[in-house]
Amino acid sequence: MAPLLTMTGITKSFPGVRALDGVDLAVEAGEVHCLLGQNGAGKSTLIKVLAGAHQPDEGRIEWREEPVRLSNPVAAMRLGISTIYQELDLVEHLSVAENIFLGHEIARHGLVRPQEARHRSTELLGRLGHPEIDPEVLVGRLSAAHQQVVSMARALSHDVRLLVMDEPSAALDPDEVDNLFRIVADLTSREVAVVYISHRLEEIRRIGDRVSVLKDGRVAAGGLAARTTDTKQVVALMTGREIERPFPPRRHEEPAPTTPAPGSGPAPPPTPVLRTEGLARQGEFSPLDLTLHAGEVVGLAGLVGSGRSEILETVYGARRPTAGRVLVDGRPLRPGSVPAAVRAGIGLAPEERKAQALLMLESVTRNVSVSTLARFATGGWLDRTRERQAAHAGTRDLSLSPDDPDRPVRTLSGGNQQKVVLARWLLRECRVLLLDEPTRGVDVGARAELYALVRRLAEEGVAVLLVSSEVPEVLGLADRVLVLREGQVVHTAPAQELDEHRVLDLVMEGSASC
Ligand SMILES: Nc1ncnc2c1ncn2[C@@H]1O[C@H](COP(=O)(O)OP(=O)(O)OP(=O)(O)O)[C@@H](O)[C@H]1O
Repeated sequence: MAPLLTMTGITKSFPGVRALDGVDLAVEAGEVHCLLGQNGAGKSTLIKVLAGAHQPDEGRIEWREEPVRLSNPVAAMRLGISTIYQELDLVEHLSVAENIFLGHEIARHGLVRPQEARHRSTELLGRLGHPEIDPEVLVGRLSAAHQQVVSMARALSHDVRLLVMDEPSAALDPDEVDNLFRIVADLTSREVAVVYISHRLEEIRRIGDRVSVLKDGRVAAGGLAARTTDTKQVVALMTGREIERPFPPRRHEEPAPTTPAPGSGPAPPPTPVLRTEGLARQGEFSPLDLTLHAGEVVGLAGLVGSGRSEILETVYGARRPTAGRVLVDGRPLRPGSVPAAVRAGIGLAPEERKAQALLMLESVTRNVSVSTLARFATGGWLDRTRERQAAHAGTRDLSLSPDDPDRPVRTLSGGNQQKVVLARWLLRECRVLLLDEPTRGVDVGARAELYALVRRLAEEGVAVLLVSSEVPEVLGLADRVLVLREGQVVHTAPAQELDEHRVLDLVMEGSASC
């Protein structure tokens, strides 16, 4: 079959980086073509060329075997190419319907017809399995998952022939991922082609037809059959090395007991580094008694909205509890005070890294060192060499690419930005580290490095509280798992006593009826 799209010899450079170096890609109608590669490999740049958002320096693009120039997003849209980006480009203060038809408003005789736009939006949202989303509500009031549905509705509001999705499943719960895959299957059955980017390799086999692997701006392998390609082989193509086991072994299952002094009877249990007593926020999570010992990794598993991120933010002081308290080393913290939490040695790597954590115009070094600057000051002067060396050591551990501490963070790929946030908290040498979705957008090689680092920190005595939507990650990394449903802990067990199915059953129980 003749390809729908052929890209040949696509090259694109930014100052100091050749993001694409002679990329060839062919996509057929009705297929799901997965695009894999490490952070910074060039995936987003390639799809921006395809969307008309970047102009290639060299190369040729054919659409149904005819040469085309995608000189702007409208040109791409006219051919039927729609893109859903990693960072959704919705306008929060406009309604759902306004967002869906933004830029191609439904008009007759020059008059915009909002009623028809609302009607068509309802139809599209229904087709996407979400008839409950109100076309008149402001987009800023929707959950991340619903915002993504709106993005998808916008993409489908055109006559789409090729849909590009950049990590669409990253913020979704398992049942929403199933819905996403159902939509993809429906599109491909109507001969729409889908280019699908994901760092979750198990997804590729579920929905992919073919896989192309990018490495350092080049195609390391093109058009492999998705269902028969071995994951190990793909990882080796992406990273240039084999990753035998992603999760490092646990050193211990229980916190180390203290040695009793001779004749003193049984030892008192070690004081937990972190304790919450009846900690609660009305409408978000019910009273929580949690203990976290030095060297322990505790995972919180639950759906979006189960209260998992709110718990981390309340422990960190960014939200004020409506009841209960947080104690570090047995001493209560001032409620709702981030400075108090930070002074006590608590650090939070938040989920929304762009909005909450990054100084986009500043360098990698400053972003990493920002919360530890005092450490690099001597006599009122900032020792920039020491600051730079410390930041560089942290980011090198996570294989930042490009490995350049002076680069502005805004020029890094999404996954590399995430590594910068993590490096910041690792540099702070926290006693309690709160990690919210630490591997979102992070590639498979860097994930393994991050897991090893978390385990190493735990062995050095750091207590880690981890939130992740990826159940295998919680089970692989945590010693103990708390399963949350609707703001309540419904189950607690050592990670080794649980498996993925059991956790999914526990988090989803009853949610089907909602
Ligand atoms: N506007 C820009 N200015 C400078 N460099 C850029 C710009 N956009 C991308 N780059 C660089 O181009 C390279 C490819 O980045 P790209 O975003 O395409 O990677 P990616 O494969 O999508 O990564 P990720 O999985 O992290 O999203 C990276 O080295 C990145 O730092």
